[in-house]
Amino acid sequence: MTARIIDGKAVAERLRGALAARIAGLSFQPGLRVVRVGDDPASGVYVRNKDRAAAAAGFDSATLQLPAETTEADLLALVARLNADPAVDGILVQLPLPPQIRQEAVIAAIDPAKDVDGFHPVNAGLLATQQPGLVPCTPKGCMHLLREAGASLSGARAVVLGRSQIVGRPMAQLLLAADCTVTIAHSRTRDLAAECRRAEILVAAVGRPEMVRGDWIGEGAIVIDVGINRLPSGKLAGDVAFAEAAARAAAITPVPGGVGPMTIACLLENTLEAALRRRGPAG
Ligand SMILES: NC(=O)C1=CN([C@@H]2O[C@H](COP(=O)(O)OP(=O)(O)OC[C@H]3O[C@@H](n4cnc5c(N)ncnc54)[C@H](OP(=O)(O)O)[C@@H]3O)[C@@H](O)[C@H]2O)C=CC1
Ligand SMILES: Nc1nc(=O)c2c([nH]1)NC[C@@H]1CN(c3ccc(C(=O)N[C@@H](CCC(=O)O)C(=O)O)cc3)C=[N+]21
Repeated sequence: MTARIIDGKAVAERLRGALAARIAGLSFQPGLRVVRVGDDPASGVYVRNKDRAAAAAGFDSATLQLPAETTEADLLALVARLNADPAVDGILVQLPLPPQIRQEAVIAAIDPAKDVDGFHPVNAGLLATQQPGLVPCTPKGCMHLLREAGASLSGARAVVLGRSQIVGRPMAQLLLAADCTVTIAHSRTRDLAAECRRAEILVAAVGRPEMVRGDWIGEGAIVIDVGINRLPSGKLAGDVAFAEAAARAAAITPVPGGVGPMTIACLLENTLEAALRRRGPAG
């Protein structure tokens, strides 16, 4: 089999276009603030792409850049100001944070109604209990792509490789909510290759370039590659060995151009959703 390539860039463009059309009909601009502490290079591309996409879709968006030596107290004070600012609908604090700042303390300080990353324990709890809340952008984008690929999810065997708070766990929750039979694999899993091979839907989010080899892929599986790994050459690689996997899968996402652009589109989707929930449809 030669896999169909799932074009995340195109799907994200369509989603952003639909958001722009909805925003054009509003009496206000949904406000998004991204807070960046220091200049972790991995965050650079993301922040730049997001700024461009947000402005083009009609959001009132800004990135607040703080120095690397910012204290936790100063960052918490900024979050409190953004929580209180009625023009701000969405707050995203770019991760990772420098070591002097506790990530959990900052996430917990964000108003759950403005937590467009969906990382606050309230939103994680709402997702786990199947109640409406803000859903983490990357897993949400993966679900869009699975639907786009025509995956039939109900009853399907899904394997999520990785159990992080921001990708693996919420991904597993969304697949479960869509009636998949979900396995969560991680660094302590015995015989990862065998677990993956059973998957009809495989989502890889480990952060190890091309760890998933072609013979880990079941014939006809749908493969979503979340990994974004910078190689020494400067090129980006996913967590899946793309060419090998494409020889066996029915459909697969590329890196770049797969999940990454969807994360940004879903961040904008969450910001619009948060704005409408806070302000009501008329604004
Ligand atoms: N496309 C996008 O928009 C985004 C992409 N990413 C990318 O996705 C990838 C994962 O990110 P994230 O979830 O934050 O990463 P984390 O490092 O937080 O989590 C990685 C997970 O993979 C597991 N893991 C690590 N090594 C192995 C191994 N050798 N075998 C099996 N499991 C392993 C870990 O297991 P354990 O829990 O046992 O340690 C952990 O659960 C990265 O490449 C990141 O850059 C991340 C966010 C957004
Ligand atoms: N609070 C927080 N929320 C996040 O969602 C978050 C974060 N912190 N920290 C960093 C990671 C990483 N991440 C990316 C999203 C999109 C691309 C992306 O658009 N990638 C493009 C282009 C990549 C390139 O050209 O370098 C692609 O894959 O095609 C990349 C990386 C969000 N993250």
